[in-house]
Amino acid sequence: MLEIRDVTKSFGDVVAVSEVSLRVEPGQMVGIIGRSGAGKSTLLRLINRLVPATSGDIRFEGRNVSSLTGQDLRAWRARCAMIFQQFNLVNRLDVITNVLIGRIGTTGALPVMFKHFSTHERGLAAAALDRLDLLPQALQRADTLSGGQQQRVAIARALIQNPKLILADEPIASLDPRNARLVMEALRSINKEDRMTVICNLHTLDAARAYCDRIVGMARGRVVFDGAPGELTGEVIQQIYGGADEDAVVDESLTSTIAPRHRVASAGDSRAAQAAH
Ligand SMILES: Nc1ncnc2c1ncn2[C@@H]1O[C@H](COP(=O)(O)OP(=O)(O)OP(=O)(O)O)[C@@H](O)[C@H]1O
Repeated sequence: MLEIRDVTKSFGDVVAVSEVSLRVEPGQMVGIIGRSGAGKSTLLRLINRLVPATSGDIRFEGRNVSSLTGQDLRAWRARCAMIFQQFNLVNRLDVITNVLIGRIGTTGALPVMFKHFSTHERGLAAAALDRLDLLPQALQRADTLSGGQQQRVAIARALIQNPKLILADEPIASLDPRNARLVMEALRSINKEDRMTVICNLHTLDAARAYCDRIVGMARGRVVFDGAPGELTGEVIQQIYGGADEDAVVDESLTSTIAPRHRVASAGDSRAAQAAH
């Protein structure tokens, strides 16, 4: 179990995350929603220790990860794999080498730099790609893939880290509806089949509702909602997205740019997102 206890993170005068406490049971799929600046990314970065907490602590399976250093910290980061909005692949490398980069936390940087991977590791990478329907693209350069395919490569890279949890920071924000659906379905099936804990920042209510068992709403660094998708009433949504601006009117259409299960998706790939990348 992941336990976040009274965690605060300040950047100078800005309190990005304020006294947040959450318990996440193994195998949950949690969607974190909130306005821009609500503290969602900072919360994920606190969990895998990309940033240190100002106060409070984070425990995983009873162990305080807030105080880890050196090899223990590197091992923890490998156990909680991050997926980012912009995929973070090495464009000039082929797809399978990008996936094998996920081994860096286990093998260290040298084998990765010199592409010295064992047959076993190549097998793991191929299996991860196959699972994400990307085996035929294994030898293509990463930058020849669509945005959605690149994000699935990033998920394959996360899988071969052998993680205990996956932290996904706006994984579908750059994708068109079809690719967004494929990426969320991939995360959901890993969550269900492997009982992998997935914590996912999402900018659309529909995606959070469609794919997550539990939704955490953040506003101004604090958790203002924590419950099942069905409990997200209009009032709660206003509380999450209304924010500091008293006049803010929450137009759900603005926060629901995809409707994964109900809308006929366009077939185009996310070239625009790739170009921006
Ligand atoms: N490294 C940093 N230095 C200074 N301030 C930061 C830093 N990281 C985040 N912040 C601030 O902390 C607050 C929360 O930011 P955060 O990125 O966590 O929000 P968010 O909910 O993920 O927003 P978005 O959806 O736009 O990514 C913001 O006010 C942001 O400007």
